[in-house]
Amino acid sequence: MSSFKESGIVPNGAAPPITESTKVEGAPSRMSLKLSHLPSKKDIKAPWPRTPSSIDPNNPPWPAFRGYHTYSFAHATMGHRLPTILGKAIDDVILTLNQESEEDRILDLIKCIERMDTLKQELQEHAKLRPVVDDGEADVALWNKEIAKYFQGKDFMNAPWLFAEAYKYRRLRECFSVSKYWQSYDVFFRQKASSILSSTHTRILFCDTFSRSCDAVFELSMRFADPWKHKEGLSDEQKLEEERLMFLELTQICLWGNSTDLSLLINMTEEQIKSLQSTGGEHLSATEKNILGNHMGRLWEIVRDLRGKTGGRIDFVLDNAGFELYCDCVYADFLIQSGLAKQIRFHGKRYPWFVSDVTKKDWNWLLNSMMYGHLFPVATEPEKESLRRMAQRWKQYENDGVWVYEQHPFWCTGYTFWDLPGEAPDLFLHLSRSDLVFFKGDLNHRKLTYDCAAPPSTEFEIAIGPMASAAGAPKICSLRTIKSDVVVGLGTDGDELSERLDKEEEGWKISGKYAVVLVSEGRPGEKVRFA
Ligand SMILES: O=P(O)(O)OC[C@@]1(O)O[C@H](CO)[C@@H](O)[C@@H]1O
Repeated sequence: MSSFKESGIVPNGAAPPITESTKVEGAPSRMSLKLSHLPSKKDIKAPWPRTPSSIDPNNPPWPAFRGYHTYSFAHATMGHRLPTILGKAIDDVILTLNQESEEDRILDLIKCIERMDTLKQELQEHAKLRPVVDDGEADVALWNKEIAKYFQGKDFMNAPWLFAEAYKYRRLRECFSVSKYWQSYDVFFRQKASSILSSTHTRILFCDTFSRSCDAVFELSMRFADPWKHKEGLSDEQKLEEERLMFLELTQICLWGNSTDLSLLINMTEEQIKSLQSTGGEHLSATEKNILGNHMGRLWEIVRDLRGKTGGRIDFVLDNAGFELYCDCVYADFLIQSGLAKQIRFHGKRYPWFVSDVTKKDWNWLLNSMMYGHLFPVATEPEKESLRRMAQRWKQYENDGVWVYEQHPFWCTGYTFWDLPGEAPDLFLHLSRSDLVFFKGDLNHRKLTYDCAAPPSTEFEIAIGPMASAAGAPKICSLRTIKSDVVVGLGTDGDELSERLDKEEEGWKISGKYAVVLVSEGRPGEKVRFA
């Protein structure tokens, strides 16, 4: 293992101090590191993983990903994707501005745009992270405490990627939350939900994943509009097998529903999206080989046993609106109809987050446009009817409290879930009462695993720390298509597999082609205690 001095890095990927001997005439003052300068995966021994007492948001258990790691996805996101996303968000607001007629509202919205411009500039100039303005949101204290304790003097590029990226979305929120008329404005709503009925021009500008997913949407609605029931004449054993197969198929549908994500879709053709979203059985068995860490067998055993045991409450910590949310609901619908679960609690975001994350407005939009909308003018009447019937049933679940939508402020903070028991004890206690918590998508997976360079062979239960080891930790399943650097849970040969993919398939960690379905048994039933 090369020493830190030789490799030019210091622990945890922090920029090395510039000494007299390393100073070069005319060299830029900002030091940038290449990923290849990080220790090789094999060398991640001491001092990693850090001892629990030395872990904090600026010092994850394994080396953090930071924006200044040139050629990393963190760098591409902080340096290129986020400014592009902000630029598109500004275009969206300008479109709204041009449709506004009231002077007060126009002036107020212009101020929002000015704040967005400032944020974009700060991002591009790698400005220091300032405290969040007190805009009345429930999370202000959580944000400012974290900034004061761990990120004083840090900027967009040298703070850990996860925190810096989340901070950008919080600052974007602030651009509107301090306004008079535009507090609930969602700059991403058009992207998430704009109707296929909008003009072609608008549709090209603001691709709408739900309407573009037309084929897959109807394939599912035509199959699942009728309440699910067993075929006639099956023995108990055959019934259980039928249920198991359906469960596994829908688990994969729910999983791969995550492979389309607006922030990555910018340049995809409709054909490419369709192939990602295909729900055909044949396609699913082919894609199972792309699930690199696969605990689906364990997952089925957990769910199978719920019915007899506790009455079955399952939680979904949601990821993306539109097509992914629709797949989540189809899955949740089956869990209720089959009697495997009695209640599903969905956890969404309080405000627009990472472009496509589900807010309450997106949730309502999905159910209401399935019920009353005209999203698919070319669809047949039976197809439209199948959507309406599903929406009707889902709304009934909501009315009856069988489905519950929640939005705790903690989900929109920069903390990882290692800090969930400490920073949101009420939420931890609440989750501890669930029989199984699904975490959907890449961002939730990053937060579960502290978004750091743990070796791919690291066991999931080790990688998620207190969410597995704390007393009362619920059973957890991460359904995630791999779209960023952190990869764990690949088994004992995981490091070799990852190295081979690094050589053979550049970009395999961000393509969404591969996935993991990882389960943690937790410590359910134990009394939750807070220090
Ligand atoms: O959470 P999701 O929707 O599955 O993915 C979110 C994502 O596209 O955006 C983040 C980077 O901006 C990454 O976590 C990931 O690549």
